[in-house]
Amino acid sequence: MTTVAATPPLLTATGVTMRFGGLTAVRSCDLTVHERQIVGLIGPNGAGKTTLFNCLTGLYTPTEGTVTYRGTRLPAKPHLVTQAGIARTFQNIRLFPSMTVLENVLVGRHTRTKEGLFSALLRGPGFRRAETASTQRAHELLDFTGLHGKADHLARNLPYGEQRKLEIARALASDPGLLLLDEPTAGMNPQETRATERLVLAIRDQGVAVLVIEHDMRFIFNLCDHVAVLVQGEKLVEGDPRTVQSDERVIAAYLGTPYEGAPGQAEASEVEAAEAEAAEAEAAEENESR
Ligand SMILES: Nc1ncnc2c1ncn2[C@@H]1O[C@H](COP(=O)(O)OP(=O)(O)OP(=O)(O)O)[C@@H](O)[C@H]1O
Repeated sequence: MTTVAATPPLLTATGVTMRFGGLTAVRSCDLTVHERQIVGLIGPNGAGKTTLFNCLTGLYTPTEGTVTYRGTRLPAKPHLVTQAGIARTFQNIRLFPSMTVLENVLVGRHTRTKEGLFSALLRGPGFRRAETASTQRAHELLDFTGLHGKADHLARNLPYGEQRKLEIARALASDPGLLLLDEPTAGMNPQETRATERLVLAIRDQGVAVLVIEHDMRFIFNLCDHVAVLVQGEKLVEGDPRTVQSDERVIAAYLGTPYEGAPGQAEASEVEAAEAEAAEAEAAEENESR
């Protein structure tokens, strides 16, 4: 495990808030991922995890707050965020189903190739050199993710677990310093999940930090150096897996038992008090009319 303070911060989110009309999906969230760390982001359904990912990767412009990567503020433009060094996968697989496995990885490579459209059209020597290097790197990534021998298969013909691997290979093709994985083991069987754990560790061993949303707690607590818990858009707790695992607020959030100071609890108490007052008033009215 990597201790939090041991490596410099890579990604820093400060006071990130995301509102959709009257709904605050993420509220004043601070999050830091350090170099070579594996950080888990957990929380019940609808807690705001994917919304926060979308704020970190430029898909959404946060209503408030900032996101920096290696000390530079990130623009809210996904392709510029990828260029800066952050890659991601999505909760629902987003491959190009009619393209081959190799072509899918090459698409992920384009942010790292400097040859412009003109050079590509002319297919000059610069373009051919870049193309050869990209193809070589794509094959390396297929080997690395366990898709050796699948380069010419159509993406849609891969079994589900391999499609997930391909998404990761494509994300790695942009040579990121930080990889964001949104529920990488969703729908996987236990063997595939264990293989994904090994892959995430191997990715970190290559020097890439990982921020992962996952509902599989065994995956999170086996793998992560640091875990942050979101509940109703707010960061409830963060720390090392052992601390988070035994925190009564986290247990309550998952089991649905309210605890002192829980997000939304003040509002719930107000509603309860108003309901009690209304019931009392109704009873008093009934007594008077008798
Ligand atoms: N584009 C949007 N417009 C309006 N509301 C949204 C939008 N995206 C998310 N929400 C709402 O924001 C809240 C947080 O959703 P989000 O998908 O971020 O949660 P999550 O923690 O990723 O949930 P899950 O674990 O189920 O994927 C939910 O109430 C959701 O309905």
